[in-house]
Amino acid sequence: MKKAELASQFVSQHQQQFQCPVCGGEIDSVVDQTIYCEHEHSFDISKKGTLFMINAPVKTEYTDEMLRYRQQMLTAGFFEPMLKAVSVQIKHGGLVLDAGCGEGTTTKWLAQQNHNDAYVGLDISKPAINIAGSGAVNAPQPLFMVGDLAKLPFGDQQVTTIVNILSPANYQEFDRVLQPGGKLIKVIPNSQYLNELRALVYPEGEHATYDNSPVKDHFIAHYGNVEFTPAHYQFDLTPALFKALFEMTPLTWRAAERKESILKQGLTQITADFEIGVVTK
Ligand SMILES: C[S@@+](CC[C@H](N)C(=O)[O-])C[C@H]1O[C@@H](n2cnc3c(N)ncnc32)[C@H](O)[C@@H]1O
Ligand SMILES: [Zn+2]
Repeated sequence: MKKAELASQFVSQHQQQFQCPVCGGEIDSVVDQTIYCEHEHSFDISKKGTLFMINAPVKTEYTDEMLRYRQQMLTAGFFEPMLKAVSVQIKHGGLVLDAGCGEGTTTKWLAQQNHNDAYVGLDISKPAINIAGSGAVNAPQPLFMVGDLAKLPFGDQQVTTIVNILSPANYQEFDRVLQPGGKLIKVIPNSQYLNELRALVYPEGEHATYDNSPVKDHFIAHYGNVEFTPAHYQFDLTPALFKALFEMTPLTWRAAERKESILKQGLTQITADFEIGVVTK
């Protein structure tokens, strides 16, 4: 089956769980590759099987080029140990939303581990969702959509698990769409995340570590009881992967004029350091 047909089938099967991002109305029908809400707002499924479920496009700091380098780094397995720890937390048998999925490697990886769940990857960046929808389809195909996590195209209490990896969150909206007993799994970078790269970019030592406390404090302030698990490991780099790492993050922008010498210097390993916070609604 073609990607667009798979996506159309996905929406039909989960029609009751979606809602119109324009008016909040129910999804009324899926005809061929177009979705209609009860108030006649319509959304076309692209050839890649992606959806545009947002009022107006939003430009983000991630360029197409950065997203492709990020995809290279992630498909090489940079996030895999962290994703394994996320995967074991997923509540099965329902809809899993990867909120702020970027170029989609995380959503695809999680879907591969859990064939009985339905995966939706949502990101506000159109170039990111374009990349997510490209390439070979490995069943089960996640549904990728351009959308705003502050106005999710899901009805109340329709999502079983929300995964939120290194992305902004909207806890009111997450609470609205999560089923009772549903889970929110939020991955926050910890202080040593990319520290070898930080040391190269900030040779004076400023910002050599990352302070995650504002994000973590906001998370805890909303939910109170959050269970955190650390994921800390080293990932081996080839010169090509080091270049991908350098190019995928806005962190290195301030060292743009030293780029060539930093690339020459290189790194053979990079630290991944995350905290995985889990909340059950
Ligand atoms: C650091 S990236 C992480 C992407 C992916 N989860 C990963 O780990 O590779 C943050 C992502 O959040 C997305 N984002 C920012 N604001 C958003 C919003 N309001 N709704 C949906 N996505 C958003 C950005 O477009 C970007 O892709
Ligand atoms: Zn509508």
